[in-house]
Amino acid sequence: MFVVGTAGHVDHGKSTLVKALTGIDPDRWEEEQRRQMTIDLGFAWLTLPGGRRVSVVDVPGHERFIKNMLAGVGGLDAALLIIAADESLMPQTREHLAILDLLDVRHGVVVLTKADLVDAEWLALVREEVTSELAGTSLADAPLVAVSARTGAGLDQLRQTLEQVLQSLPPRAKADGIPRLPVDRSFTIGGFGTVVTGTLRDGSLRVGDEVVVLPSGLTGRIRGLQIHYDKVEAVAPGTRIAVNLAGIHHSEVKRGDVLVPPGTLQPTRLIDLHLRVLPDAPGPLEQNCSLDLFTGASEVPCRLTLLDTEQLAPGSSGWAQVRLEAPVVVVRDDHCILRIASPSRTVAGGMVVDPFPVRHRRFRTEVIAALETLARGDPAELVLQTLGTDPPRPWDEVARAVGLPDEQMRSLVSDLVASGRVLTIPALHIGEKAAPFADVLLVTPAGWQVLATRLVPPMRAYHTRFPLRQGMPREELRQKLRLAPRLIGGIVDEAIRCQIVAADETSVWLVGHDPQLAAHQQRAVETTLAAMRRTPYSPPLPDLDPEVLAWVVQQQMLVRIAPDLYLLPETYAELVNWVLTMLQAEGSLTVGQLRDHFGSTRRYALALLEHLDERKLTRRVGERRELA
Ligand SMILES: Nc1nc2c(ncn2[C@@H]2O[C@H](COP(=O)(O)OP(=O)(O)OP(=O)(O)O)[C@@H](O)[C@H]2O)c(=O)[nH]1
Repeated sequence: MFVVGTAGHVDHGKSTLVKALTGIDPDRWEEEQRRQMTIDLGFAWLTLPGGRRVSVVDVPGHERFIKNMLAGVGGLDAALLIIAADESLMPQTREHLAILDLLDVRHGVVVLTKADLVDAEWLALVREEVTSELAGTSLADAPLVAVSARTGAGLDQLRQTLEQVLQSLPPRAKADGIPRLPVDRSFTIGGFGTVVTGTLRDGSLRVGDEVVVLPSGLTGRIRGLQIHYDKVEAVAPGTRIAVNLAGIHHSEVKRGDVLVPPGTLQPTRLIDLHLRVLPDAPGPLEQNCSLDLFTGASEVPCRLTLLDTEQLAPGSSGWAQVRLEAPVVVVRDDHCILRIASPSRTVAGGMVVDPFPVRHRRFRTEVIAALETLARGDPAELVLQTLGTDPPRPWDEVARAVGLPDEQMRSLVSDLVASGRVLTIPALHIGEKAAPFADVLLVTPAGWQVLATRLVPPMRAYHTRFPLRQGMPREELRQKLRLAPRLIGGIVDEAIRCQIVAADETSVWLVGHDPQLAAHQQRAVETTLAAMRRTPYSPPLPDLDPEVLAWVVQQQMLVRIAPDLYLLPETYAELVNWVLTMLQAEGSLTVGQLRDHFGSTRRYALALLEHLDERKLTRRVGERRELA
């Protein structure tokens, strides 16, 4: 199945030719038929002599309806550039040709219509003029055929020529990609509900598939599929289709929306483009100028950030970032058209290089270098480029940024991992259910090095500030590194594997960090412990700096039984042992008995028993303790 679109100046005979070729009047609306003028897109189809089936999109030629024309020329395999022989090239012939060139439509036939109105000499002149106009455009090699829709002359030759052109088309790219349907019409048919039409790009759809309408995010299901009024179960990319949708009202989906399977493409408001300004643009494109961007079947106002120049002169090209007023759905290598509103003119075309860029600073050589690599487009390079030296990024986010389908991404990443150019790190799920593969983070060795280097200074600073603490709390480290919660676990694990850090459940420390007391602290500890040994059952409160005290407890040189009460470990063991033995023998025990037996104080005896209650070794029954 092929999709061919018409192009050409108003009244040059596009609709008449489509009707002559297909037997279908593409001017559907009463107003179009009355005024003999195409206002909106028309659709027809034919089978060529060799059996090829072709959908035809007929576009309006009048300058006022150029927006409708642009909604119809996405995803064309070939164009029929239609030029009335009696008038030859006219303004919209040139504009449509420029648009086809900017969209990189490289295949087509130039049809000189109304040949019955001119003589052979005139026709030869027109041929010459048209050929020279085509030179240097994407249609420079397109064959020319003269026809008359009125007499039928030349129509057979046109069919044959079209057949030859379609025969020579290269295989369609990205047939295994993510399917998307830019919607060019949405209406309702009694008894069926919502129907949308468009040219399917990149992948396939089946009856029963779930779909999401972007940018709104509404979901529905494909109830039926049709190609030229024939019901089908599945459709291949590059086909004009009508989709009957369940679960979505026709007012909820409009021209410019895009249908995709759930969890695949996302809308974007920021795009990196390689721009080409038309040689006959009325002036240069200035930094931050306002334009209208057309892509798929959508039209959105935008502003342009020129990344490597102050202005782009007519005929020149360069890098730009567009900020869109509303989200669009694009993938890498998509083409778009840029127009100025007044005077209403097509001024430039762009190719999408990065559909999910960060905001760039202007005049950065590294930004331009990255865009150039992206434009060259080797998928492995793309993944590496996208990862750059960033901290680990979730798999699905990278897949989306490079626009590769899961399957391809999976094999690509396993190659990159095998050759050591990418590291994978498992992520921790926090909150919502993760998308497929989202549990794996990707990072380049260089990106890992950057992160590992960033990991060290905050930890070193922490060790300097708290030399006696074993490690830095994980959460504090995460915040210092500004990492998402789900990243920290995998990153610490990888850092442990690389022997940069060691960690327990709550804290992380640099390998080699060994908390040791300074000499004066050591002396203070010895003095304190000696004093406590003198009255071990009611020892004085340790007179130590809180950090030193925490270290002493961590080293198990003291046991903390209440927020400010401590016992020597041997005393603690003796007391616990006595309590448990007593309870086994006697069944119960009071605070007073414990105090009196050891000549302790009520404060210590009570604290110890409460501590044992907390450890679930004892329990309190009235004024007595029993075994828990
Ligand atoms: N003599 C002659 N007249 C033609 C021929 N083809 C089209 N016409 C006439 O030219 C006029 C315009 O034709 P259309 O097919 O409506 O032109 P169009 O390019 O589709 O116009 P828009 O879609 O509005 O841009 C009509 O009156 C046709 O009858 C032809 O081969 N010979």
